[in-house]
Amino acid sequence: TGNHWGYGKEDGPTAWHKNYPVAEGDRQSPIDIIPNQTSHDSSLGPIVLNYDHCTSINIANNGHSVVVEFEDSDDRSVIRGGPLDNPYRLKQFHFHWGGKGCHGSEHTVAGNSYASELHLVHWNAVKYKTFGEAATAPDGLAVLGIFLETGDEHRWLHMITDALYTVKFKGSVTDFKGFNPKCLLPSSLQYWTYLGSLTTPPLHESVIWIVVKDPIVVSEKQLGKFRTLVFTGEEEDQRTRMENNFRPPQLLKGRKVRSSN
Ligand SMILES: COc1ccc([C@H]2OC(=S)NC2=O)c(OC)c1
Ligand SMILES: [Zn+2]
Repeated sequence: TGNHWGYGKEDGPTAWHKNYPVAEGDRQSPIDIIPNQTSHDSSLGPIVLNYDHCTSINIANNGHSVVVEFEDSDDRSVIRGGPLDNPYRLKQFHFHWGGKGCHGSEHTVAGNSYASELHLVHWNAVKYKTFGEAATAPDGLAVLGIFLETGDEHRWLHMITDALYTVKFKGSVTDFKGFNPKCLLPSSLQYWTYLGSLTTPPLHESVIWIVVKDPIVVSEKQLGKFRTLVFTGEEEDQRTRMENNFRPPQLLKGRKVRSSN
């Protein structure tokens, strides 16, 4: 189809600008975060997550990643504080990861990438009526980015990885109730924040990024289960392993990255 995009040689990040010229815009994501070039801002308060009444609905393979969707018809699960002027509603979370033995985070830290990156996507329901409207507004979205590194097994990630076999193919969706993503966060929520964009087409420049400094630790075995997913649909004869679904760092173009204390 016309706007088909992916992570391959022909349809990958270097080609996205052809159908999505904003790919070469002034506030694109991800970026390389250089800690000693960030500005510490003591006015940046802590991030507050109210996820206690969050309602996960399903887990799906959208042909680009594995996504867990949440009920977002009210403020039952929100993020607030930090750089945010309003509470932002949790809409979904998903991951980006590399191939076996390769790293696949989107943001990098002083040129170093992590094995994977979790994105918790929230939208400003105070100012905008729908996620779609918020996704095109400069202060419409807030994405919490969490790095994953490999080491010991993560005690709760099995709840996600045990469900991955049910969403192997693009377009598959299965019920996924009662999951609270708070269990996927590191103990410290110290963060960097900057103004950026969605990291896949349509690449809207609508994201207030909050990138948590400390990674969580997951096992290579757990990460390997993400690579059992495929980009392609069950009906297609091709089975293209879902891996390296990350966009590389983009130019900072004069933006400031602030650091919480
Ligand atoms: C809920 O809708 C979404 C969520 C995330 C993205 C991408 O942007 C970032 S951040 N990660 C991505 O994969 C998106 O792109 C169209 C749409
Ligand atoms: Zn993402």
